[in-house]
Amino acid sequence: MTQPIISFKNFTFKYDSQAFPTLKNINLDINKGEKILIAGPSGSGKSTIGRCLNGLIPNIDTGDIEGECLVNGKNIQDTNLFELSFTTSTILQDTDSQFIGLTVGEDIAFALENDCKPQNKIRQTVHRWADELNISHLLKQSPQKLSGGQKQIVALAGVLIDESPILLFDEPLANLDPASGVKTMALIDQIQKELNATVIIIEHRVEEVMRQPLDRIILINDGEIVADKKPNELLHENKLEDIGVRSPLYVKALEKAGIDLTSIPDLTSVEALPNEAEISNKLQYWVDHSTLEGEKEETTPLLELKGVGHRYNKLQVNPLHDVTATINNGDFVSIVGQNGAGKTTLCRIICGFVSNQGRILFDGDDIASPSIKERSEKIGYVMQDPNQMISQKMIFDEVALGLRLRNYNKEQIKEKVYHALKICGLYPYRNWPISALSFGQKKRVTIAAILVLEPDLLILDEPTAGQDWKTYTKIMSFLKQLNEQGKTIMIITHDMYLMMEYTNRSLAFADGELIADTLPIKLLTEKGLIKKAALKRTSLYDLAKKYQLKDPDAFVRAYINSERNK
Ligand SMILES: Nc1ncnc2c1ncn2[C@@H]1O[C@H](COP(=O)(O)OP(=O)(O)OP(=O)(O)O)[C@@H](O)[C@H]1O
Ligand SMILES: Nc1ncnc2c1ncn2[C@@H]1O[C@H](COP(=O)(O)OP(=O)(O)OP(=O)(O)O)[C@@H](O)[C@H]1O
Repeated sequence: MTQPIISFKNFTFKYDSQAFPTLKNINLDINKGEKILIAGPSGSGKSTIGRCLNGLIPNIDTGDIEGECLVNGKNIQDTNLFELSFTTSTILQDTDSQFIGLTVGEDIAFALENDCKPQNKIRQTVHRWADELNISHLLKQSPQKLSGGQKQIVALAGVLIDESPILLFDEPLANLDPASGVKTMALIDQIQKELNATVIIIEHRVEEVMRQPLDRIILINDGEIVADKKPNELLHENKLEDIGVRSPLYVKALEKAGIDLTSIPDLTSVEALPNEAEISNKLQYWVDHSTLEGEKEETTPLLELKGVGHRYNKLQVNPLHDVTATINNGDFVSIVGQNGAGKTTLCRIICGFVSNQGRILFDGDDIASPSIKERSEKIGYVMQDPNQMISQKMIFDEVALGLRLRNYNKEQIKEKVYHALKICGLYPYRNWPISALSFGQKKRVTIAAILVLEPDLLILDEPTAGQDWKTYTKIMSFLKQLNEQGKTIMIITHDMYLMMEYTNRSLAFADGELIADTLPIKLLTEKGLIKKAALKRTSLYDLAKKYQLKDPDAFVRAYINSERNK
């Protein structure tokens, strides 16, 4: 038998700043050429496992180790970061901390320069990958100035190019538009086959990762391995959601329609499901007996955008321009579309962080005159990258900051902060320093810090990216509740299901333009729009098509309705 390329034996790890171990008695062997998904709730220790593989533990993140972890035959306690960099290539969850080059091109080339490859070979390889990933036009740009999704793709290029035996992807899909997500998974698969690399993917979006074959899924909960199984086996057990991991939508739909999952041999994709009339009949029966909700009525305008746009610099290709739309009081609007299309820029304009070529009215008044601080009383903005928002050391202080600036008294502050922390699942950590939180947990701190201020208009830039299923549901239910109480919410998201279940209207962007302002479900009925805005239909639609249901959109709406009314 061949030696596993990664081997954890009775491995326990405690960060120096923690009282208890984060990883507990991990026993895990991964063979050369395997493709593994690590999933589990936020804060369960997934990234910590990743940090052992790339040497950040114990070289940078120090702590106590019991047992052993061997990577490519070497004990991580006896290996330095530089040595491990030839074995493990990593895309970090926090891509900002990963960029080294002054330009995107330099950054992608870095790994090859490190390996002392000749210049012309480096240039050729960089261009090949930039072409493949549609980022050639960004090669001369500074990585810091890219959109969230563009950063993710550049980081991905850096890993794919590296040809290391172990490729580690920590939430590679978190900021990608749906079409890029599909493409990324296919590319990872292709690279793995070309290089016979060992691929480890840490992701909350299990369904998306499963679009390509996987050897095993490892589920982590509270620092322990709770399952190590083939995807099909795990789906048949149907216990993913018990530990806060979202099950594929099509599997949940089959269940809702009363179909016995154990009777289906292969659950790993819609294509693999059997072509049986009985399944089709049960699904159709289920739609026919579902009620469909009506559309939300229009109310008075809250935010009127008139010819809004911004150009960062003269070289910018397709800057955001001429956005005209009206957001009404009580709307729950999703802002969707291609990476780099200008979604975040729109929100920055609304908040007054960058200049505007057009006009914006808020409640009928031009918002050009009030200061950013005055605007922030009415408009709350949760940014995409939590590290750009956090200014305090302790969690409580970060969430309390806005209330303190607004002169609330101590008791009121405590009550409001605790309430917001509970909603965001952070109450147990209320006295912790922010530095000891996982990325997903940090993101929730920034959401809590805005929720606590109860603004009239709440703008959230991908609040659920990188969140586990339980937290996702908690955050979204709370936003829904706020919306039902009359708050207007705008949410940037790449999650097509979120868009359909929670929002009543969608603005779709591509290449700096607003290309659609419509009902979420309608957005996904037009092929042209889907392609242009880099969207994707959910697997619910694919399921309805496969079983030739009369009206696939009605099936999707019926599913969403049943979830809304749960
Ligand atoms: N640098 C650190 N110092 C101290 N403790 C840490 C550090 N990083 C993580 N932890 C602890 O380890 C736990 C697990 O963190 P990890 O980043 O491995 O979680 P995760 O499963 O990847 O979560 P997420 O899905 O939210 O990214 C955290 O809740 C925290 O208690
Ligand atoms: N500070 C900046 N300087 C120069 N160009 C920038 C800056 N910030 C963003 N851009 C560019 O503006 C365009 C729009 O970026 P924006 O962040 O608004 O996109 P987005 O639609 O939110 O993308 P994503 O879905 O990837 O988050 C991108 O091409 C990006 O490279």
